[in-house]
Amino acid sequence: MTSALTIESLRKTFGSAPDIVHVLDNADLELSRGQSLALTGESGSGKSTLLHICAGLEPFDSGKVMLAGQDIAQADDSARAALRRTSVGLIFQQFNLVPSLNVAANLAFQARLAGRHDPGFVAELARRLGIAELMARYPEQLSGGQQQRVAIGRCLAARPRLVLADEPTGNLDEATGDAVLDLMLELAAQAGAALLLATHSTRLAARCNLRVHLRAGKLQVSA
Ligand SMILES: Nc1ncnc2c1ncn2[C@@H]1O[C@H](COP(=O)(O)OP(=O)(O)OP(=O)(O)O)[C@@H](O)[C@H]1O
Repeated sequence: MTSALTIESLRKTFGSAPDIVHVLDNADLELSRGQSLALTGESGSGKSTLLHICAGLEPFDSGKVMLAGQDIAQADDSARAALRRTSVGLIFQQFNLVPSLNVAANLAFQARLAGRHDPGFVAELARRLGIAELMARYPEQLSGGQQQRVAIGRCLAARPRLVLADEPTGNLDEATGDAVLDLMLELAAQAGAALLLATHSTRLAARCNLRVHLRAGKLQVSA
């Protein structure tokens, strides 16, 4: 299987002695295209930090991170930006919708940047996410859960090879969250994309192909 993400001996610390925090300590991970992986760990264990590193948004101390076959430490700022634009989809806890654009334009935003905008696909995504009626609204006119679904739609519309999602259904009720995760898993599988999902929910984690737990800086495969 083709690797979507490879992490080798990754180390990341915050602060300096004597208050140094070892967030990642020789962490290893391999995620292939078409696989979904749930990342669990206590609050403050480093899940968001790991996702930010994988997205090329956060520097790390040592080790190797390969994204879509490219070593992100070797990539300059513009190469990292190009990777984020075309190969990686981010769904973060802050939804980062563009406030001056309506839902339709927000949904198309990432796909246009990636050169993969398909209005029919966006309409289908909006329907499946239950936001088709909201296309003319602006982000400030949406609830938290509606904003979250727009952020998910915006990411999936661009058909990235790797989706990095931080608690992507955290603002949704259980039934909506399950439906949205099913959609993410289905689309990722169809597109041969990989999905890395940080979550506190063992129920959501159980729906992924693989599970790893982050504890004391190490990634441990769990059942
Ligand atoms: N910029 C920073 N400077 C110093 N420490 C930081 C910084 N960012 C994160 N940390 C620390 O790194 C650790 C990991 O934080 P991170 O946000 O990655 O955890 P998390 O597992 O995503 O937590 P949660 O589940 O609560 O979202 C925490 O102890 C946090 O306080």
